[in-house]
Amino acid sequence: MTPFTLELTHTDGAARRGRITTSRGPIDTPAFMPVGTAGTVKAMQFRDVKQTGAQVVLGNTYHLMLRPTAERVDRFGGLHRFMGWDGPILTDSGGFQVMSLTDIRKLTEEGVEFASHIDGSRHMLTPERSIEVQCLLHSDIQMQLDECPPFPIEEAASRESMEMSVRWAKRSKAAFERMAGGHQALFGIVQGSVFPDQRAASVRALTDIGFHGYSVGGLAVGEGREAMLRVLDATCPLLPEDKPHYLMGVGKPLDILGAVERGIDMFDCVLPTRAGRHGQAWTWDGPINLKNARFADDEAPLDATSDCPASRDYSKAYLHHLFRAGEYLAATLLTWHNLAFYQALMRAMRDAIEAGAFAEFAAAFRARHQERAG
Ligand SMILES: CNc1nc2c(CCNC[C@]34C[C@H]5C[C@H](C[C@H](C5)C3)C4)c3nc(N)[nH]c(=O)c3cc2[nH]1
Repeated sequence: MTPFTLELTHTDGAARRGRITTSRGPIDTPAFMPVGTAGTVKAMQFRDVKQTGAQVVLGNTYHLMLRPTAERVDRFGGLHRFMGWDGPILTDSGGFQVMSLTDIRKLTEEGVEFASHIDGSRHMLTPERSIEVQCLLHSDIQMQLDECPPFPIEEAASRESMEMSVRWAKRSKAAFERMAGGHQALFGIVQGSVFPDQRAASVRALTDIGFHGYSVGGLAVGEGREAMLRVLDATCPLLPEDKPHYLMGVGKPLDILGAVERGIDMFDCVLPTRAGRHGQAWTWDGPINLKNARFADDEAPLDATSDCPASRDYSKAYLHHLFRAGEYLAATLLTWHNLAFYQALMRAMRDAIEAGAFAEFAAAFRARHQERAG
């Protein structure tokens, strides 16, 4: 069994360059993890996802437990074989989606009871059931069941929520130790909203329980970049430095830059894939919307420095045409481009940390990358 370990090879300030060893291959950090929803990175084939440089993808516990059910995926040999991805898979615990996708639900100490948004059938997601589902999916990196509080939230309510997530962390770990194989990893999720003392209490409690990695949850829920970065300032220095730090649901390139600066190693976000399907291309100069008429005669590629076919082989005029014509190929090409750009950004940050030049890289990127919607 290859144990799940992080080797830190370089640091530059609080930024870290490392390599996570998993039983299904390495993950170079800082890493961006493309999001698979119901067993696919939408509009992409996994061999092309791998070609962009991605080494780990997200599976989707909530969707897959409802359809085709985790038990069926297990009978097919797990998510890797089912969806054709042989690298490491990370899964979330499903609670975040229950709270964001369903409106008929009851949250108790036991767990969260909800009605499927697909067929209305009733389900109970407990820490134990969430770990069971993630094991049935053969997930390599699993998340505790937690509660992601809304923003804003009263300080007292935030503390109660954080303390329940700590109790669920204990139950998740006990279930994981009963059900998971020796090569899988379980991450705790730090909560506490925007209150530094609650964040510190959550880190202390999770560190005492002991996890293979630590996620920072409860962010990218509308608090804004400055508030998010302030929470990271208060939280990241307290995280075990020899374990991976995963910032959930983040984010735009400038969010990721600020988080790497503060010691985050892993990221997931639907932005590059979802924006790609809607015509928004992310580039070193910032985002542009290819449906805009100004690209109708633009024969230049999206990114001349990219070796991704979507940038290398096509003009912006052609991509503009595909979106205007509603062609399926538009979504595939732009998703491909955005994922390739995110991987190029992560690679550039890893190289900058290795060279001890991360501050210079960050300053140059901030000078060039204009976030106004183009
Ligand atoms: C966007 N902001 C944000 N996300 C967040 C997530 C989900 C991370 N992405 C996984 C996910 C979520 C959906 C969409 C895809 C596939 C699958 C279902 C797994 C990514 C979070 N997940 C958990 N367990 N806890 C959080 O506090 C949290 C906070 C977030 N803040």
